[in-house]
Amino acid sequence: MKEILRIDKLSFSYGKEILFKELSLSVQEGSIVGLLGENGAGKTTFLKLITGQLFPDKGVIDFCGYNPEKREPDFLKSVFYVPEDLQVPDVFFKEYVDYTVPFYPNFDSSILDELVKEFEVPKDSKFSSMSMGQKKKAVLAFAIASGTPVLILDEPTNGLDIPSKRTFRRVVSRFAADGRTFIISTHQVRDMERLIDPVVIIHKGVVLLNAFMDDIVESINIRLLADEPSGSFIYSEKVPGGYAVVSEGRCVSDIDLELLFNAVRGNPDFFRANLMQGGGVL
Ligand SMILES: Nc1ncnc2c1ncn2[C@@H]1O[C@H](COP(=O)(O)OP(=O)(O)OP(=O)(O)O)[C@@H](O)[C@H]1O
Repeated sequence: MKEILRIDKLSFSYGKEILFKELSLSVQEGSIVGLLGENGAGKTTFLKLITGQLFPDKGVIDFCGYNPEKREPDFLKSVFYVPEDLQVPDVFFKEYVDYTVPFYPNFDSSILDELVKEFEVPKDSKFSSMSMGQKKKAVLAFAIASGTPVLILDEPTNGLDIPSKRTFRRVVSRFAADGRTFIISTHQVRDMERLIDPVVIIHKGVVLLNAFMDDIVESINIRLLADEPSGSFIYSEKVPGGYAVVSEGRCVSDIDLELLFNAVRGNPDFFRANLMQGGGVL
């Protein structure tokens, strides 16, 4: 697999607030990266840095072979960014498509028609008469139809109803299988289960985890115990009915992303020592 994004020792501050300290990360083409982190961990800032909307203080970002800071036209044609706080002009969806298409040489109108149907976008409406969820689905459909090799989605499932979340998962899996790369920042981990791979967790300015699901499944076991665990384990937390316990081993069930996140936060040393290499952290 080809590396599509390489970040080497990225540092960034907002004034005196240091957000990233020599953060390094590598992403392979065709991945659906799930970027997780607490409120204020810097996920949106990270997405703005890799799309060239903010500039690093130090370090190197190589994205699709470009330095995002330079905002070269060929780079801008390669990456579609859908921000959490969507700002769309008050025009009909069709007008938005007509204005925006010229920036994307690989735009495919048949994919847009298909996704507009799948997401049930009211395509003959003005954005101002769409709900937040409908606007989001309209822009997501356009983003995928744009044909950019990379899609950056900040909290894409916020505001989507339950059937649309399912459609979102199906659509993202399908286009990632065709080699598109998705970088998705989210708190909605339930929406992302069995979709994101690798899982990247940022915390206090560094990457705590960058690991593929296969490697996670091979490294940790998750059990529910009635009583508080004793002996050796990586992490445990009280849950209804007992304790969820993460220990070394092989997982036979699906990975609970919320529990994984808590376990990584609770015992970062284990994950750093055992799982970072699988995700290709530099
Ligand atoms: N333009 C800005 N100027 C100064 N500080 C900022 C600016 N934007 C964000 N910050 C600060 O940087 C930190 C990271 O913000 P960011 O929005 O990147 O985090 P996040 O992980 O996306 O958070 P959330 O999960 O709440 O959306 C926060 O402490 C925030 O207050």
